[in-house]
Amino acid sequence: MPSASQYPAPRLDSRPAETFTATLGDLAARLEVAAPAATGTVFTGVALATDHVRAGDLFLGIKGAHAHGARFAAKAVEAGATAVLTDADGAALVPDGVPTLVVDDPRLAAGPASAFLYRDPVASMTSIGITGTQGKTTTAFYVAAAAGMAASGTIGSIGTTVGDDFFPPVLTTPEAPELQALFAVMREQGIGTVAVEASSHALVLGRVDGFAFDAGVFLNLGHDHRDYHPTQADYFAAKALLLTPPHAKVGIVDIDSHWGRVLAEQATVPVRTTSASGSEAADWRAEDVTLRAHGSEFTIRSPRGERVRFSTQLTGAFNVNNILAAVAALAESGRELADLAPGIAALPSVEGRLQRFDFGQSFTAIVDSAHKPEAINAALRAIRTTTPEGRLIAVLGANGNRDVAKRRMMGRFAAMFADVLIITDDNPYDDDPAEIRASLIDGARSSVVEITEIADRREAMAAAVRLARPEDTVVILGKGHERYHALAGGEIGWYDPDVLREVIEAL
Ligand SMILES: CC(=O)N[C@H]1[C@@H](OP(=O)(O)OP(=O)(O)OC[C@H]2O[C@@H](n3ccc(=O)[nH]c3=O)[C@H](O)[C@@H]2O)O[C@H](CO)[C@@H](O)[C@@H]1O[C@H](C)C(=O)N[C@@H](C)C(=O)N[C@H](CCC(=O)O)C(=O)O
Ligand SMILES: Nc1ncnc2c1ncn2[C@@H]1O[C@H](COP(=O)(O)OP(=O)(O)OP(=O)(O)O)[C@@H](O)[C@H]1O
Repeated sequence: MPSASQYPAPRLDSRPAETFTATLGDLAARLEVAAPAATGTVFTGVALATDHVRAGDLFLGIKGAHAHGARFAAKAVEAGATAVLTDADGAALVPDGVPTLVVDDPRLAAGPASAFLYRDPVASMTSIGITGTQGKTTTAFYVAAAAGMAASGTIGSIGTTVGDDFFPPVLTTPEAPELQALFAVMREQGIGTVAVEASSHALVLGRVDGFAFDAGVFLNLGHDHRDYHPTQADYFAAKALLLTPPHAKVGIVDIDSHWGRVLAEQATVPVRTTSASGSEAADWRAEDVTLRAHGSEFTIRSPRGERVRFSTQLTGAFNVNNILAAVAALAESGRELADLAPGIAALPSVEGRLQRFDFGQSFTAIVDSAHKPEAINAALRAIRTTTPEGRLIAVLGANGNRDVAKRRMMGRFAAMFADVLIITDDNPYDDDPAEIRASLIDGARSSVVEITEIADRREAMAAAVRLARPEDTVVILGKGHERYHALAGGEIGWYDPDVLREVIEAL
C-alpha cells in the first residue's frame, strides 16, 4: 500500500506561471510614498526572507523581533533581488547602489506591494477569511466543499489546496508575498472561491493586508492560543481585526459564545450573525439538529426565511456551527443557499480532524489534531456524546518547548472523557519527555481513569489497538495532519494514520 506519509509533490509552482512586472516608481505611486531615485527598476516577485528570494524579486527589509531584515539585503541581492523596500533605519543597512524604496512601515506595505505586483488576484474570486481559536481549518474545507472542491482553494494549517493540487504548510497564514502569489496561482487555475485561515498573528502582522475578503468569519475565542497575546482582551482585539475595514466587506459572527456576542456589537463592518443553539437574535440559524456518530443533519434558516436541509459526515456539534458560518459567508457573498448543501454533504472528512480510518479493524479508529486543552475537550466530548457505547481509549502526548502550563490541563480534559488513557511522546523536541508525560499524568489523576505510560509513540498506539474491543473507540490525539515527530536528536518522518494502519495490520 503506498505510504500516505509523503505530501503529494505539487504539480504547480507556488508562484504564478505568468511573469508579472512592476517598477519601483509605479509601486511608490500605489503606496503613495516619495518616488525613489531608481524609479525604473523592475521587479517580478516579492520576498521577505532571503531563503525565498528568486531572481528579479523585490526584497522586503522588515524589522523583526530578532533582527532588521534589511541587514540581509546584500544576501538577498546575491540571491537575485533587484531592489529593496524598507524603512529609514533599514535603508542605512542596504549596500550602496541597491535601488531602495523607503516607506514608514514595510510590514504594512508587504500586502499592498504584493497585491499590486500580481494585479490584485483575489479580486477575481470569492474570498472568505476565517478566524477563531477552533474550527478554522474545518470551516475552510466546508467553504471549499460547498462551493465545489475542484474550483476552490484553501489556505491554512494543513497547507494550501488549489483544486486537486497541494502545497505543504509553512505557517497557518502565509506571509503576504506568499499569500498573494498563491492567490495569483489560484487565479491562473480558474479557482472561483478561496477560504483563508486568518490566524491572530497574521492579522496583527499584516499578512492579510492589501485586499478585502468578501466575508470575514469569526467562529469563537478560547484560551488555547494565548502565547503570543498577553491578555484575553489583546487576543480578542487581534481576532477582531478581521472584522475591521478594510479587511472584510461583511462579517459573519457566531453568537453562540460570549466573545461572538461582544464582537457582533463592536465590529465596524456590516455584520450577519449565526447561531446553532436557537438564538432568535441570529440572522442565520441551524434548526432541528440531529447529531449522529457519523455526522449530523439540520435545517439552515436564512435571514430571508428560506429553509434548506443540510447534512454532514463529520462528527461533532461544533461542525453545525462551522457549516452555518461557511454557508452564511458564501450566501452573503452571492451564492444560492440551496446550491451549497450537496457539497457539504459530500465532504468525507478533513485531514486529521476527528478523521476515522477503516483498516479492516473491528473497533472505531480516529486521528485528531487536538493538542491544546480546549481542543482535546471539544474532540473527546464530541466522540463521547455521539458514541456512548464502548470504551474510549485515548493516546495523548504534549509538545516540548512550549505550553508548559497547559500540560496538566490537557491530561485533565482527556481524563474527563477517556476510559483508558495511554500517555506517550508527541514532539518533545529537547524538553525532558519523562517530565512532559509526568505533567500529563498529574493532570489526568484528578479523574478516575486507567492510565498507562508508554514513551514510544508507536508502542503506545500498538497498545491502544491491542486493548480495543469491537464496541470501543481508539483516538490518537495531537498530530492529525502533521508529517513529523520531533525528538531531541532531530525530526523524523511520521504520519499517525500510517503508523495506526501498521499497528492494526500487525494485530
Ligand atoms: C512571532 C512571529 O510571527 N514571527 C514572525 C516574524 O519573525 P521575527 O520577527 O522573529 O523575524 P526576525 O528573525 O527578527 O527576522 C527579521 C526579518 O529578517 C528576515 N531574515 C532573517 C534571517 C535571514 O537569514 N534572512 C532573512 O531574510 C526574516 O524573514 C524577517 O523578515 O517575521 C517573520 C517574517 O517576517 C515570520 O516568518 C515569523 O513567523 C515565525 C516563522 C512563526 O513561527 N510564526 C508563528 C508563531 C505564527 O505566525 N503562527 C501563526 C499561527 C498561530 C496559532 O495558530 O496559534 C501562523 O499563522 O502560522
Ligand atoms: N467551532 C468549533 N468550536 C469548538 N471546537 C471546535 C470547533 N470546530 C472544531 N473544533 C475542535 O477543534 C479541533 C481543531 O479543529 P480545526 O483544525 O478546524 O481548528 P483550527 O482553528 O484550524 O485549529 P488549528 O489552528 O490548531 O489547526 C477539532 O478537531 C475539533 O475538536
